[in-house]
Amino acid sequence: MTLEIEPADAAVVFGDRLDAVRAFTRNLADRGEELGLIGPLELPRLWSRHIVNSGLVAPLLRPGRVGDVGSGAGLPGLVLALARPDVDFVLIEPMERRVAWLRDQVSALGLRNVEVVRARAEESKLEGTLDQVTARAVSALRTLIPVTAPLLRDGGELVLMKGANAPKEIEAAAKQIRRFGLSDVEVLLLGEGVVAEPTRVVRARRG
Ligand SMILES: C[S@@+](CC[C@H](N)C(=O)[O-])C[C@H]1O[C@@H](n2cnc3c(N)ncnc32)[C@H](O)[C@@H]1O
Repeated sequence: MTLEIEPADAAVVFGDRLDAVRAFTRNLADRGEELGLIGPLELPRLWSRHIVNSGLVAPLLRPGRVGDVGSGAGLPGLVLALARPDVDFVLIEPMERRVAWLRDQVSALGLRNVEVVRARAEESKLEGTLDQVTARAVSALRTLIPVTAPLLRDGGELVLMKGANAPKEIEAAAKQIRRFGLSDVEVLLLGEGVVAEPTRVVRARRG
């Protein structure tokens, strides 16, 4: 399998950060499969499905401290940290092998705005400290909210990447939305008409 040719929309999404994102994409393409970070079928769609798709969230972030829960190979956390050097990121990931990869990339890419915390979010001691929390492909909203919302300071925001099922997930999570005091819950479609794989995010405010 060969790496997908970089799509033209990558330049639209990443602007002057594209070179840095290219370096990470190349590293992930070179070592991701051997390290068990990406499956064998992902290389031909690495840019569209994973890298550009993750980058679509960048404009929603504000300067402050953003946590990415379950970063895995660095999606979306490392991509966003490359795209937004003005934002501080905490990547929260429990798996040793993935944490080693994330730390290695932070060092290899010279990222100064990223801390990697090896923990499950619930045990990360970050409760009430973060301005925004992202997550992608971690779990359904009704189980993701109890894991992510407690990390937010009052007034902080969840920005959770989801598929077409997002409205149904919100319905199924009504109890958790109330219990964790979330308001202004909305689904945003990002990148439609601009990129090959747009993404939906569920955005909600704590308090
Ligand atoms: C399917 S992977 C997705 C990784 C990446 N976000 C992506 O989009 O490719 C889910 C990741 O979430 C992590 N994870 C699962 N439960 C977690 C929790 N409670 N706190 C932090 N990370 C968690 C797993 O270790 C795994 O790396």
